[in-house]
Amino acid sequence: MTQFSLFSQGPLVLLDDASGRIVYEENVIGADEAAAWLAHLLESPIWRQQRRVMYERELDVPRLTSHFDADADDLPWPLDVALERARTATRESFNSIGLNLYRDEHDSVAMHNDRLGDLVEGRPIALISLGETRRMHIRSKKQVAPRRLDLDLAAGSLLLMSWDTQLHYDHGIPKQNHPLGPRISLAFRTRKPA
Ligand SMILES: O=C(O)CCC(=O)C(=O)O
Ligand SMILES: [Fe+2]
Repeated sequence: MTQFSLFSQGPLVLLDDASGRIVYEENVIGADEAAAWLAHLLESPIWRQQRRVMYERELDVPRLTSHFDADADDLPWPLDVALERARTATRESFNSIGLNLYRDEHDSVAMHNDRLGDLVEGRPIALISLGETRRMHIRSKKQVAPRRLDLDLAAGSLLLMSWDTQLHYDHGIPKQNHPLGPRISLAFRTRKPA
């Protein structure tokens, strides 16, 4: 008898055209492993509160962040394992790991595209999600008949956005108005040498 499992869907191609390619896959990281990574990272003293000037006022960025050089020899667990998984799953090499911690439903990231000036042209961005499922909005930048994609990013999932999607789409994680636990995203990128 053939068993179809909900948990072995494989990659879902959400977009694949001249404006770029977006692929979402669940269970790239197993549930127990994702939970262990989350618990460890939440307790790690790596998180920073960044400030940003907005409307002439300096405000806290509404989430905590951290960053690691992926080529470092002393990459701490679980980032070393996560990097290997991201590389294997995408067949891309990355040299940068950005971390975002959304402590609860009030934390967010505003609609934006990742800064292409920092990235090696043509190299994608991979996001691994841990913890609470959060909704991501993806919106095309064009004013006429803009495309809208709402995605629930589950723990253990990987979202791959091609470089050129950052030219044509913005993405963001909006605040929610119902109680939510913490979520961490690991963002793998290939940055230009400084
Ligand atoms: O948390 C996420 O999944 C998205 C984070 C993001 O867009 C970024 O770090 O640039
Ligand atoms: Fe982003």
